[in-house]
Amino acid sequence: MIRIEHLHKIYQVAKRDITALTDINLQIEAGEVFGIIGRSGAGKSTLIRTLNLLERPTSGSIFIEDEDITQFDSANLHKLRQRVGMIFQHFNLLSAKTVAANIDWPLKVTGKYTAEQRRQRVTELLELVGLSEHRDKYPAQLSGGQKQRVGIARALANYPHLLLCDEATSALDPETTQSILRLLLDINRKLGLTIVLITHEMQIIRTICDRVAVIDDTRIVETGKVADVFLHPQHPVTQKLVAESHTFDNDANLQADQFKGKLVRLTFVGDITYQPILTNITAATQVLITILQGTISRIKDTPYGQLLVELNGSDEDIRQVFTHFDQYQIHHEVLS
Ligand SMILES: Nc1ncnc2c1ncn2[C@@H]1O[C@H](COP(=O)(O)OP(=O)(O)OP(=O)(O)O)[C@@H](O)[C@H]1O
Repeated sequence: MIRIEHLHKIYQVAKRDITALTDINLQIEAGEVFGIIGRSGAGKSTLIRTLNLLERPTSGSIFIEDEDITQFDSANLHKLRQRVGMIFQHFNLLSAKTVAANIDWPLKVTGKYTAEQRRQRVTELLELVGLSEHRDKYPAQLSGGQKQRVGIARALANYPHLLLCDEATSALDPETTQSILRLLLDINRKLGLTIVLITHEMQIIRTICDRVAVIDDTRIVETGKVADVFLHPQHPVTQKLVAESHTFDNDANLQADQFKGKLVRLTFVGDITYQPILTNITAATQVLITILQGTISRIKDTPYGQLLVELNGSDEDIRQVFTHFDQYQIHHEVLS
């Protein structure tokens, strides 16, 4: 769907060069929800804005459905903007227009539809985003979540193949964020729409993305399936972003010398999460397993668990426990 090759972006401000993107290479598949995460100033906004040429790259190529958009003239650019919808952190709605008129606007601009066709499409979109009762209100009369729903409906008006989300939930409270993320996921599944989003929060990546790229200091430092990146982060920046997103205190708060046994971090993914594996292993080996910290949650639809446990038993029995972990495909890391 999207192939980004050797993309660079340098801004020039008062004859000074500011590098925003360095040699970005990414491939995003049709129908996936792809997240780009990084700290402030890493280059996220610049990167997502190059995908519809709101920002022109300095060099490199961006292929969308096999066409290099960086070579587009203004007629092609106009068509590109219809194929690629975008939603924004601060919604960017037209305050003097009603909800229906905001959604109608991109349809009107194409000049392709009759008034009746546009009216029907707006009704359909209002239904999709759950705002049918609010069609005649003005943006100022809506909550933040409702405003973003209008933004989503407007972005979908021209049947885009790709939806870009620029920190789309960072102005919203946690509950509204969840409802907008559910809506995006629903749209991704119902319409088969490819979604690319940028965020600084790992929670958002974990909730809706299939794959993720981590950007730091203008470069992509890690890319992979969300479960792999989240559960086994490789780059120090990724490790920090993941650690910050955990709801429990960090392992550092536990002193290894407080415990007589072996401290082991367990990571498991899939159906095994809800099975009594530790009970079975204790029964089979006589090793006492104490849970010291842990999370059982989901990465998108996949259950996973991360536990910090203490193992008490003979060396031979503990070796057997590790064999069981291997058999159950439980990743284990001995901390002491
Ligand atoms: N229009 C611009 N002119 C000059 N420099 C810019 C411009 N936009 C961004 N930059 C610079 O490019 C770099 C990357 O900025 P960018 O906004 O892409 O990062 P970001 O990861 O989206 O940050 P944030 O999360 O704070 O929005 C920063 O050094 C920023 O100061």
